[in-house]
Amino acid sequence: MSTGTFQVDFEHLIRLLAENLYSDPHVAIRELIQNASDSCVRRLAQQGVFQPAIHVRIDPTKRLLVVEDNGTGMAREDVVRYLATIGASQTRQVKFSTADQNAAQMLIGQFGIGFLSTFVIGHQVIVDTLAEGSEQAVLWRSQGSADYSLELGTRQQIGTTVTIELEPAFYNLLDETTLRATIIRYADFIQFPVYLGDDARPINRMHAPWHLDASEHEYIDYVKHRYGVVPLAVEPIAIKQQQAECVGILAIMPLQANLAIRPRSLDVFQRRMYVCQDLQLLPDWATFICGIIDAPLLELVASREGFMIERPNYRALREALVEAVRSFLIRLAQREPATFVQVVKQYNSGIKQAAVNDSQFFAAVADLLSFESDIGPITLTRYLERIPVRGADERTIFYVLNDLPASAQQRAIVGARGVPVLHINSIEEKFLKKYCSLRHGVSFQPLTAGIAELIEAENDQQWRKLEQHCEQLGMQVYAVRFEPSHLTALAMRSSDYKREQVVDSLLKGSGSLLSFVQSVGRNRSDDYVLCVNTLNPLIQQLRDGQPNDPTWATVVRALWGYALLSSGVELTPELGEAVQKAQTSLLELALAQR
Ligand SMILES: Nc1ncnc2c1ncn2[C@@H]1O[C@H](COP(=O)(O)OP(=O)(O)OP(=O)(O)O)[C@@H](O)[C@H]1O
Repeated sequence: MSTGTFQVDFEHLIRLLAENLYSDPHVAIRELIQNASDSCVRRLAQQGVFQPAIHVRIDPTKRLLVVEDNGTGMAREDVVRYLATIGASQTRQVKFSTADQNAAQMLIGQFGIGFLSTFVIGHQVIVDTLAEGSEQAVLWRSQGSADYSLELGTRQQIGTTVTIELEPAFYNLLDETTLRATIIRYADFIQFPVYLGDDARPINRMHAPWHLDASEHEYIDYVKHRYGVVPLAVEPIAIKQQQAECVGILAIMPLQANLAIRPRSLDVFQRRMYVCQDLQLLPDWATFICGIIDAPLLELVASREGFMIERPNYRALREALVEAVRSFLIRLAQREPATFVQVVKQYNSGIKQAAVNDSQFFAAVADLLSFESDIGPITLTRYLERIPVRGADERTIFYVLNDLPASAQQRAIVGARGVPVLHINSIEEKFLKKYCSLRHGVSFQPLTAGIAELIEAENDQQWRKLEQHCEQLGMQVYAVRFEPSHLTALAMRSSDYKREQVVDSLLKGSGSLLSFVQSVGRNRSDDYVLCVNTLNPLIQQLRDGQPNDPTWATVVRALWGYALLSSGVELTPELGEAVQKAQTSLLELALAQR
């Protein structure tokens, strides 16, 4: 037997790690500021009071990027043991061994690999560092190969200076605007001042609004500062449960801004350092909400560009956020109804979808949301107050879906009863379904089907004769009664029309039946029946007329054609021809009588 040792192509491995671990090369800036911040936290913990500061400088002529801190610095053995050992992290050690809970919570580093990212952007990295108690600074130099050099450093003050000789591909970091934006993106909330170049003022805010116990107004200001748009509403959140913890802010942005800010996006920080934009923590239905949070318990992937989403902490936070979003919306609806109405105006479907998905939210807002209708926007409560109650305390909400054409006659019939028709989309139809399932005696019907509830079968026997005469002409005609009386007739698909059912439904006052006119206006069919309105004087004349008179047959046929056309039925060629014949005969008749 023989044993062996892995051989490592170190340089290749480093490049591989550096280039494949990080999707965004700019994270090197984040890692350097994070290391600087961690070393300041450690120094604060060790030494108590001092003025931590982080400086970022560029030297465009020499193509250098420099990050400097006045934290702990590193002694020679620290450089070897931690900086130059991939996977070793003094920060991690301190985090888990210190009695200073404050410091432990502020330390960010843990994996011991972040420094590798400097080799994504630079071909040579130089670290000049002086530790407390060391007499001489140490200078470490590496080109990302297996070898590095150590020599005497030049630093006089405690702390560390990291200098990166940039690769040409990253010369854009020498542009101050890009660099500034990158630093602010990641390190805006880092609690120590970060200075760019010779600026006297730090470029980071150092604190998020939630660190400052900010007022609602200040939260709004912050969101405006971050996204450049004033939010419609904001809600500070603070979740502290066993597995789920976060502080931050939820916001509803105006619709036009929501196009730029991705729906359901959460900018997630951890220990004040920006990690990523998460699109899964907020509930699926909260498409009109975004937010910014700091979530200390989420487990990071090694590149720090995202979280382990299968871990219990992630799931727990997601659940806690459902509750937070729900409370936000309920509070908004209750305390700021005017703002809520604004939000609903802009995110009508989103809010209704949210209500369909979340029963508690639904219960809180169901009576506040309005729907488009013939008479303008109306809430369901107002709608129900307006419409007639049928037997057994039952009421029906009529609607047309996606403005599918309901016939003029159908609209006139509901209009005559003073029943408005809602114009809804498919999400609103689901909302209505939920609404009706929770309210006793309330049902909903598409107008085409529900119209049957407003038609009464005519039981007077004298009308049966008219029906029989029409049958002899090859037409199925039923005598029914409906308002408005000026409407002469209504076409219905014969397979849908069942006299017993009409009668039945009227007797019981039930809304259960009757999909019978459902397809009028949508389907092709040459098999329609004519429902003539017995309240109409012309129809009454017809009843009393002479069926053997050719004029009588012509008028009935024309009536039938008129009813079909105004029902919106798509005519088959045969039907079209028949309708045209009927109209022509009527015209001939009219002209002949002049
Ligand atoms: N500016 C600095 N001042 C003092 N020590 C530093 C500095 N930069 C790096 N170090 C030391 O080098 C170690 C390794 O740094 P590196 O950035 O690779 O990992 P980390 O910050 O510990 O963890 P992570 O990979 O999670 O960022 C640190 O733990 C720290 O001990």
